[in-house]
Amino acid sequence: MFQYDLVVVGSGPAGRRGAIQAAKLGKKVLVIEQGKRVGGVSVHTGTIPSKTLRETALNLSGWRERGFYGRSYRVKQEISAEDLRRRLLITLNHEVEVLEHQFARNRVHHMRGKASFVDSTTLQVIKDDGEALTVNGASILLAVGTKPFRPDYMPFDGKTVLDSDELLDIEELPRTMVVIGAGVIGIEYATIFSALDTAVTVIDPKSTMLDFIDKEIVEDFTYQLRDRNMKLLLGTKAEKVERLDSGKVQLTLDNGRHLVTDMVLFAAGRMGATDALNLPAIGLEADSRGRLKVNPETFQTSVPNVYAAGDVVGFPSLASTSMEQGRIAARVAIGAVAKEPQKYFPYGIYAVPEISTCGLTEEEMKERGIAYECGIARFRETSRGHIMGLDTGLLKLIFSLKTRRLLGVHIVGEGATELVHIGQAVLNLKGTVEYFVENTFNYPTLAEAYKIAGLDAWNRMGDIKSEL
Ligand SMILES: Cc1cc2nc3c(=O)[nH]c(=O)nc-3n(C[C@H](O)[C@H](O)[C@H](O)COP(=O)(O)OP(=O)(O)OC[C@H]3O[C@@H](n4cnc5c(N)ncnc54)[C@H](O)[C@@H]3O)c2cc1C
Ligand SMILES: NC(=O)c1ccc[n+]([C@@H]2O[C@H](COP(=O)([O-])OP(=O)(O)OC[C@H]3O[C@@H](n4cnc5c(N)ncnc54)[C@H](O)[C@@H]3O)[C@@H](O)[C@H]2O)c1
Repeated sequence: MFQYDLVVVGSGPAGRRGAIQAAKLGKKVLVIEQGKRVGGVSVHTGTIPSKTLRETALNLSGWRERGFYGRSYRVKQEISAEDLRRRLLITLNHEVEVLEHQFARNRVHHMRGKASFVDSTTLQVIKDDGEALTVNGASILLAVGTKPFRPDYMPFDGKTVLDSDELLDIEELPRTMVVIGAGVIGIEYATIFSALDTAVTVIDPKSTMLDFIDKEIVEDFTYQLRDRNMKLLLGTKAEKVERLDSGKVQLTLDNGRHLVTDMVLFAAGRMGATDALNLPAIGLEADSRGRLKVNPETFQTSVPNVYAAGDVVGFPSLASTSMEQGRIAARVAIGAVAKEPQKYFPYGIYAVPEISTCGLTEEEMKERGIAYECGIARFRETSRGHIMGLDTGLLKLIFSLKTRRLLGVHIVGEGATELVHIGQAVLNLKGTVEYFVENTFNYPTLAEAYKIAGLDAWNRMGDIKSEL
């Protein structure tokens, strides 16, 4: 039997960070991955493919230049599914190569196969050819991630009714598309396809969307989507989804309306990939969505030497936070000191346009009874915005009136997912509105919006020096 200090199941962001962290501290580490190549959902079907697809769509459609040249401007007139896939394969190959090299130079072993528990320190690994091996780990880190939620009532066929994994293999770009689920995945893909001129309708049983984002930002975002003719049918349920002889799909909604479309993307959440792990063998149980419960500081499950990190432990289910969780879990597992992650992490939604946020929303400020002031800047007020032809884009800062500290940064528009880190740094370093007022920003940049929003709030908050 193979013997290791740490055995990691899954090679996504949580697994790979955990494995490399333990190896850096001189431990013998094995990663077991059932997929053909290492990288997890993040590299093969989630983060990287969707963001590559977005970038390709924006480049080929000339989206970023339309502010100058009009809505009919295109870099490539006929964009095919093959155009989108070509760039995807190149990016994924690079990602996998980098990861394999990281494993090799850090002496992390990796084995291809499906892992399941024999007991709390022993895993059985079934390889593709059916061969079964057993491996032993003093500690085990479960970083198995999630898979798309695929209810029986949805007639998936991988061509016209698909989940977000299957969307990456489509042969033709649809002219019309219905997206079921206005969560992050649904909204990202809906807006990417809309940028490619697919007529998109989004439906969701909830009457609101992206509830964890500041309401003013969601309102601005929603206005932009409707302005380009996307249909948002919120508070609406698809009661029946059926394939028609014509090759199209018909949806019957709960209000009696029918929609006929070329393609349906079902993006209504994901399930923890725990079903194959034989958890009963170690007395562990997953919840109804396949997720595992852990101590949020140590990522330890109720079995002391078994840890879980990443999407399998639930919110926030991001590649970025999964990496941190994996690193912390591995440190605890091998007895190294581990600090809790920073309280405020950024959330980036790579829709078209991007949304990014860090800290408290205005709604949360009200709920907590914190007296506050907001500062707003629109990208069209910045010189960089003029140069880029932007007529949309909004940055909102929220400050405590008592401490003058920045407590929330919320952005919708070009570059939001990069820009947010300035606000995140100020927030986590406990900076105040004076940071934005007193510091000089590069000019012309979109980051100048921080200065404008800071001054906007400061003008209403009064000068601290005169109050002292
Ligand atoms: C469409 C989409 C877009 C996304 N976009 C973003 C984004 O822009 N930014 C962001 O931060 N996050 C994004 N995410 C979320 C991000 O992909 C996840 O948070 C991240 O992949 C979770 O990492 P993980 O380590 O938990 O596991 P995963 O990346 O889910 O990997 C788990 C791995 O474990 C393997 N595995 C499972 N069971 C076994 C077993 N029994 N034996 C062996 N191997 C096993 C699986 O094959 C898989 O490779 C997106 C997700 C999706 C689906
Ligand atoms: N940019 C990013 O960081 C990013 C991108 C994509 C995904 N992710 C992560 O992936 C996870 C999964 O995303 P998601 O969008 O699939 O899930 P989600 O849970 O965020 O959203 C699911 C949506 O589907 C709706 N829904 C639920 N059940 C339904 C049903 N039976 N029929 C119709 N609609 C239904 C819900 O009302 C909700 O709006 C998220 O937690 C997210 O953190 C992150």
